[in-house]
Amino acid sequence: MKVKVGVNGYGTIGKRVAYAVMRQKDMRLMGVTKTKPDFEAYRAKELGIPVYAASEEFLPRFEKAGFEVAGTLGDLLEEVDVVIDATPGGMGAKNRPLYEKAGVKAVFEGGEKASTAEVSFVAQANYEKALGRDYVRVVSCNTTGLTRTLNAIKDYIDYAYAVMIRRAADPDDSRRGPVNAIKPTVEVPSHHGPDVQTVIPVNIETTAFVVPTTLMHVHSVMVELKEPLTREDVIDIFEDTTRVLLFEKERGFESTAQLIEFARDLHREWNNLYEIAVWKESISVKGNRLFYIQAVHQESDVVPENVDAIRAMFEMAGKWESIKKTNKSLGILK
Ligand SMILES: NC(=O)C1=CN([C@@H]2O[C@H](COP(=O)(O)OP(=O)(O)OC[C@H]3O[C@@H](n4cnc5c(N)ncnc54)[C@H](O)[C@@H]3O)[C@@H](O)[C@H]2O)C=CC1
Ligand SMILES: O=C(OP(=O)(O)O)[C@H](O)COP(=O)(O)O
Repeated sequence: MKVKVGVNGYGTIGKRVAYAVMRQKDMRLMGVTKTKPDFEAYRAKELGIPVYAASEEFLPRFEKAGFEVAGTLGDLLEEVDVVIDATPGGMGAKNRPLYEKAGVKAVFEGGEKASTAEVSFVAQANYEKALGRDYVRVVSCNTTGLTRTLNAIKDYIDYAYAVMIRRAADPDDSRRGPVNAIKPTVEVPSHHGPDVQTVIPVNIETTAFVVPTTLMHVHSVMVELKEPLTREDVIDIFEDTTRVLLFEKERGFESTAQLIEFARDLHREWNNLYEIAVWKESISVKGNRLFYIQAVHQESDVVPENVDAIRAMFEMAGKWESIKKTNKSLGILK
């Protein structure tokens, strides 16, 4: 049986998840929604993806452009078992009643509040919690990145502190620029720490700053350890952790620029770097304090989580079976 999937909101995250769904043998992409007939709508059509208007109010835009849609969101919901809601943050909560009415399961994204879904999800941390659920939220890109590495060492954590250096906008986003400032999130903690706690029970505080870059986010993490760990232990643990890769400055990975170039060299679609990139040299232990620095490719790290969330919701595979399938299909290195 193939699970029938629709994507509502075909933007940065939606189009990458649609691509990932098309690569799964146990899933079928039934269509995506668009609000207007822009180049992304035409490209989707070229790829053979049925394009639906996000609601009836948008139909005149398509009619005016002579772009034939397959119907509206309501029609797409009749075709699918599950919808990926990758609409702008906050809209998913408003859409949930539509999905309930249609009897369709839904995966929400990190721009939604935890209360929008039954479970907040990072596959390697809490896959089992999503088994059989109807509404699951894949947490934000930063929260996913923090959760992946902290979950690997969670038994050793007394308290974690992380400073999030957030990219100002995605590369295709000209609405938020030009930017030339550092913008702190003055509410402390930033949403990331409490959000990590919706997935794993760790003590954590976070602060966050937006900086003028589009490539990636960077996190500086400090952990007070309750059990001793050496630097070598941490390296071994991260080397054994799926969707986390170690990169060395010594090999030329001096900044996020080279990490993105690495993804380009792999010929990854949209230079996606699904894995969290930890700088090996940054891992250090001083007494009971562990430090490390990692980078998060905001446009893609949550993509495999969406695929695994679907498998969990339909109980199609156990945790490691799903993670392995997803990793293989997307060329995730480990
Ligand atoms: N871009 C990022 O770095 C990440 C974003 N997220 C989350 O993913 C979600 C989507 O974010 P992005 O993909 O970045 O946004 P985006 O702005 O790139 O894409 C959203 C898409 O939804 C469409 N849309 C607008 N109104 C709509 C409506 N009424 N019905 C259907 N579609 C509509 C937009 O035209 C656009 O194509 C948000 O919850 C965000 O917080 C999560 C991880 C990373
Ligand atoms: O949604 C996201 O970015 P955006 O809301 O700045 O477009 C990314 O997931 C980063 O969000 P976060 O910094 O809230 O984890």
